[in-house]
Amino acid sequence: MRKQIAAANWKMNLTIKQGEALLDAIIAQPHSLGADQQVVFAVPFPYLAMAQQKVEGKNNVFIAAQNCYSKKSGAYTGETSVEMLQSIGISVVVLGHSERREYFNESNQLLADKVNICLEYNITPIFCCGEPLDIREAGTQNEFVAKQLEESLFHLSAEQLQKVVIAYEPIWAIGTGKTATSAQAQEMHAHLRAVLAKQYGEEVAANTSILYGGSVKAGNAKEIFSQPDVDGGLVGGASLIADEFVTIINSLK
Ligand SMILES: O=C(CO)COP(=O)(O)O
Repeated sequence: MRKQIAAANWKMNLTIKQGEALLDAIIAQPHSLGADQQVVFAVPFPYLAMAQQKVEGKNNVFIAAQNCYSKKSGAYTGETSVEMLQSIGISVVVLGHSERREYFNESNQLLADKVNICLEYNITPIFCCGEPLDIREAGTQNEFVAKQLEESLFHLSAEQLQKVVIAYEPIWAIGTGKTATSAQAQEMHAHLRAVLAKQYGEEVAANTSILYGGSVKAGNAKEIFSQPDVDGGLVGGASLIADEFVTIINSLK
């Protein structure tokens, strides 16, 4: 069975004190995570070690980096390798967030390289995809998002692909308060699963977790997560508020 995942993306927010307090408040809540449910916190780099220590020994709770570099090591000032992440116990990395694609020019090819190095080090990539507003308005979002998957993931073997989590985040819904309707989310998720099935077969497609991201909050999480092809969410703003994110975790199916 594919995993149902509530993933927090703190982006570039919070001081370490605020981050610690937020994690403490969320972890203190009694969650009864099922074997197929996971919680992920993608925190800023300087907080990874602190966060990792806090969740040590907690079942199905993981700390993620928000990015990594595509090279193993070397003279790449300011970058972070997957080996470094692995060496502090990190096993999940968010890749290809639309903010990184837009502000840091991350291309599908660069992301293919980043996916490769993550898998080489047994790190789970949460691979983000999603269309901007003009593509949605032109009605070509299905082709646009399929291409992101094809160019960054479809060189992988079926065995490798099964280690990747996909997050569909329509750019027009990120931080705008404008959520895709649950029907829009389901439609795209079903499309992505069909694209995966065509390339890798039904079983691989059925086993791949596809998260929805874009203005998920306590008030809409249950409705969105209840869609058959939506396997949880990647949450920005609402993940910075303990009560909101706890409700989102409890909305996993
Ligand atoms: O980009 C997102 C998560 O990665 C979504 O952000 P918001 O939940 O703030 O819309």
